[in-house]
Amino acid sequence: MKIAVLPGDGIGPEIVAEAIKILEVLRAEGISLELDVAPVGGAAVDQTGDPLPPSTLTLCEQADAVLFGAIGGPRYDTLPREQRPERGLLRLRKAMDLFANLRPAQVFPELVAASTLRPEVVSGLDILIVRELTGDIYFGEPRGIRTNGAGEREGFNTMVYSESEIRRVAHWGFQAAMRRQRRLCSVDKMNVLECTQLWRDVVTEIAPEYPEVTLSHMLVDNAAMQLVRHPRQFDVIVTGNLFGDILSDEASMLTGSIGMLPSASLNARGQGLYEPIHGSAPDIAGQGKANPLAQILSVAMMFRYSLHRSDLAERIEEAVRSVLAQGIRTADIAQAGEGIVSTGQMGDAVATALRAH
Ligand SMILES: NC(=O)c1ccc[n+]([C@@H]2O[C@H](COP(=O)([O-])OP(=O)(O)OC[C@H]3O[C@@H](n4cnc5c(N)ncnc54)[C@H](O)[C@@H]3O)[C@@H](O)[C@H]2O)c1
Ligand SMILES: CC(C)[C@H](C(=O)O)[C@@H](O)C(=O)O
Ligand SMILES: [Mg+2]
Repeated sequence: MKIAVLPGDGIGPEIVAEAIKILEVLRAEGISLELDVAPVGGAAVDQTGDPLPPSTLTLCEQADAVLFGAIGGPRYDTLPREQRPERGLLRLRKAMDLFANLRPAQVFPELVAASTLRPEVVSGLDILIVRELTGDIYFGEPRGIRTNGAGEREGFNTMVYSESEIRRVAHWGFQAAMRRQRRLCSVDKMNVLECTQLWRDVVTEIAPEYPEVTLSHMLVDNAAMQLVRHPRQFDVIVTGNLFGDILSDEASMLTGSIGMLPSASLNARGQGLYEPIHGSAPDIAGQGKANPLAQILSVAMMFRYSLHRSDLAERIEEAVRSVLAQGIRTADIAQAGEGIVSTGQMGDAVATALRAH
């Protein structure tokens, strides 16, 4: 199994190092894993001037899966847009056609107390956000900053979805719901935006193909509110790129920390890119404070979706569970009075638990 490893910037390399400890445990058991590390984001800009060098893209295209850390940082925010770290990630998602982004928000029982919501609201929570990842206002043209007729600058972007783009990710949402509680909530803003009126129309059109799934629709502002009011009403949420980006950060806090949420970004060929949903966290980079569990849980998703080893995915998730049950906490998930471990200690603890299971 060939894995392209792209650590990136900020806490990216720190948490990827912990994910590699997990892969090393499995390698020691005889599982054949080839890891090829390549630069992306700001690290690649520093080396080559390009946030996604051609050699990195080729490596990813030829791999069975991509393990991605995080990219970005204030140092790069004033560069021309094409040279910014974020463009490297967006170009990689687009080039590999990774349109289906799965972001599961599950609350580990041991972390119910770490949630910002009351235990009775989040206990047992298990939501899957299916975020469209290669369309929407992220990629729509025209875009830019121009001078308007009044001689002042105006910024503009284009929210655009073709029906085929909506259809393929909606199928993903319905099929995921079939494997779960069979409830799909499609989130849009059809009361204002034509683009998302089409979204609602297309999702509604394909619903008859899934008679066992209960489909509902919700406007995104209400969805943001409902996620903190009564999150367990949701099973699978399917939504566009921008709304999915925002709602998944919100949903992460229900689980205790953004440092807990992994993701899988999949194309129709079964290739996948696996990354935490959070960013490079410049405020804590280099301090050993980052929670590596989102990255480690992304490794579990990689075994489930691209490497066809659900057994290994479950073992990794079980190892995380057992570490949390032992009370081992990084700062972001610790309660007052609980001891705090470093990024490296958390990774070591999961590796030890994995060896034992
Ligand atoms: N996929 C990605 O690589 C990705 C995702 C989001 C943001 N970004 C980039 O990251 C940079 C910083 O963005 P931001 O600050 O808005 O978002 P962020 O997700 O990096 O950080 C937000 C907050 O969450 C905390 N946090 C994030 N991950 C954590 C972890 N694993 N453990 C503990 N705490 C964690 C950070 O310390 C920070 O306080 C920007 O350049 C942005 O473009 C990259
Ligand atoms: C860094 C940025 C381009 C990215 C996004 O908006 O998709 C990030 O926020 C994410 O959630 O993966
Ligand atoms: Mg985001």
